[in-house]
Amino acid sequence: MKQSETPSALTILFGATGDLAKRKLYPSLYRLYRKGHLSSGFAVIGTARRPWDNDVFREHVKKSIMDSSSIHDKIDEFISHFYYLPHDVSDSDSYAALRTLSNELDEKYSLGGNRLFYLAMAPEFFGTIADHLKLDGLTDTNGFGRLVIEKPFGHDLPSAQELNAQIRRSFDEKDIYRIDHYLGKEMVQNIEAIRFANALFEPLWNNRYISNIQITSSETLGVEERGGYYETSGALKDMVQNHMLQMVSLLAMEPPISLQDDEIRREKVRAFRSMRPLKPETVNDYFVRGQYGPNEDEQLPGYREELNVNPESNTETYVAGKIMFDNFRWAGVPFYIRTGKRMPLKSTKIVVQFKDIPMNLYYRPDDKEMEPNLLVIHIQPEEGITLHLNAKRAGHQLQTTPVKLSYANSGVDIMNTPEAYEKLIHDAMRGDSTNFTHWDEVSLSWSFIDVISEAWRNEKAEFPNYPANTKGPKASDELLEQDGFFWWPLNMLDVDICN
Ligand SMILES: NC(=O)C1=CN([C@@H]2O[C@H](COP(=O)(O)OP(=O)(O)OC[C@H]3O[C@@H](n4cnc5c(N)ncnc54)[C@H](OP(=O)(O)O)[C@@H]3O)[C@@H](O)[C@H]2O)C=CC1
Ligand SMILES: O=C1O[C@H](COP(=O)(O)O)[C@@H](O)[C@H](O)[C@H]1O
Repeated sequence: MKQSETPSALTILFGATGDLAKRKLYPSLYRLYRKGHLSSGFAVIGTARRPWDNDVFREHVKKSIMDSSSIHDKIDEFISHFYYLPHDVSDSDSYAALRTLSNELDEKYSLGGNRLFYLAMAPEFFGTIADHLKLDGLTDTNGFGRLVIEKPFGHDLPSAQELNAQIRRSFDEKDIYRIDHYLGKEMVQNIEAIRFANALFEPLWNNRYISNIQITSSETLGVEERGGYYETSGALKDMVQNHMLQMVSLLAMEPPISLQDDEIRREKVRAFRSMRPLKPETVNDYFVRGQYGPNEDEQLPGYREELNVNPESNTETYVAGKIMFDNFRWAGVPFYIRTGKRMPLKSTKIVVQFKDIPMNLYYRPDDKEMEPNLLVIHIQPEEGITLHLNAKRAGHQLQTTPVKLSYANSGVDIMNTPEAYEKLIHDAMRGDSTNFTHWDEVSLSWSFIDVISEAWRNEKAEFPNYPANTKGPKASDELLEQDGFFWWPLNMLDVDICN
């Protein structure tokens, strides 16, 4: 199948009236349609409890697209493929109506029985829906039946195992597409290309040449109206268990023998397996946490004042950690991660810091030490790569000056860069599961995280410990200082955009 060719399919979207569908899924489907990446044989059934009809639903889809983009060509043609069925997922009777409508649309659009079941709903419904899809014959067609599920996949290892067992009653692992939207981001997908398509990097990608790797994902927003969910999650489960560990595994894995999904997955799983497990008594040596307090100057509330948050909440909104790999490639190289809400900057970056050269022949005019070489991967909002080098200072024989070699997606490229969800939906339709998380990765990442969350649950934190709109708790800096490193300031690392 060509890269952009997508088989005809029916998408059945559970949670069609929800926030994710409105903000991400409809605009992504529309972009795929406009780019010609959706087969003309496509139809979408949206379901939720609200008593909408096709017209109300189509207007809702249209509005979500109008709100997200200024380009609206063929929008009426696009929304004519959308159908709505009021449906309570816990009511067994309403699956029959869903099956009837699915079969009708299958015939009307010649969809060949291909079905994508997209669960954009709270995870407690996943098991029930998966059971019904099978028992009520919705998966019983001649085409493919794929289940796309949103995070969170459980809240610890036992709950993830239970959820997995539930959905595996109805779907094979190969038909389960667990979304981690960071894996749909252009520059996260670029990690493999940077490593495996450049003679320059792979020979240096080990503990002989790299001193440490830093991954930061900072957000300016607070918890917004998601306090209820966030109270049960915190930054550790919301960001570290999935997005941050996924980026770590892509950076740490061995080269796969091909870019086939199974081969990449095998190497990622091996990377997860070689992460040094923590013990309850060592957790605080490796991981630190924070919670934002109010910032009166900027009139920003503290986390404990947010909607649906316990005024004495012990939930962390910031995590920094050090991950060690006990394998030949990475022994001794810390992978530092940090993520937090209400930081001064919205930014996700990876900094690969190389070791110093063995002997210094040059000096800097200000007597500062020469800076180490850095490879910076800009994930968002800018997308690009910067290599920080030292070059001779013009006119000075022995002096160096830091220089940057930057590649940034230009304005046109950025406009054409597919949204993470757009790519992932397209992949799921084409049956490419490379950028989805396999069960083994999910279970290994929960095993790692559970020790930390258990230790933190048993120990009350001194919260709040950073004011909103500041760079996080002091303990985060100390985590690196004790190893002789520091967090590279994100604003110093900006990519130079060249058009
Ligand atoms: N929003 C986001 O940015 C992100 C969300 N996610 C995940 O996506 C999933 C959906 O999130 P989000 O869209 O924000 O959630 P919302 O609460 O906005 O939407 C939930 C949806 O489920 C429907 N629903 C609830 N109960 C039932 C029921 N018994 N039967 C049928 N439909 C029901 C609701 O519709 P109605 O009330 O009409 O029944 C609504 O359409 C969650 O797993 C979340 O963790 C993941 C990443 C980001
Ligand atoms: O999954 C999540 O991710 C977002 C951050 O995503 P980004 O693409 O904007 O970096 C985070 O805000 C949210 O809490 C979390 O659930």
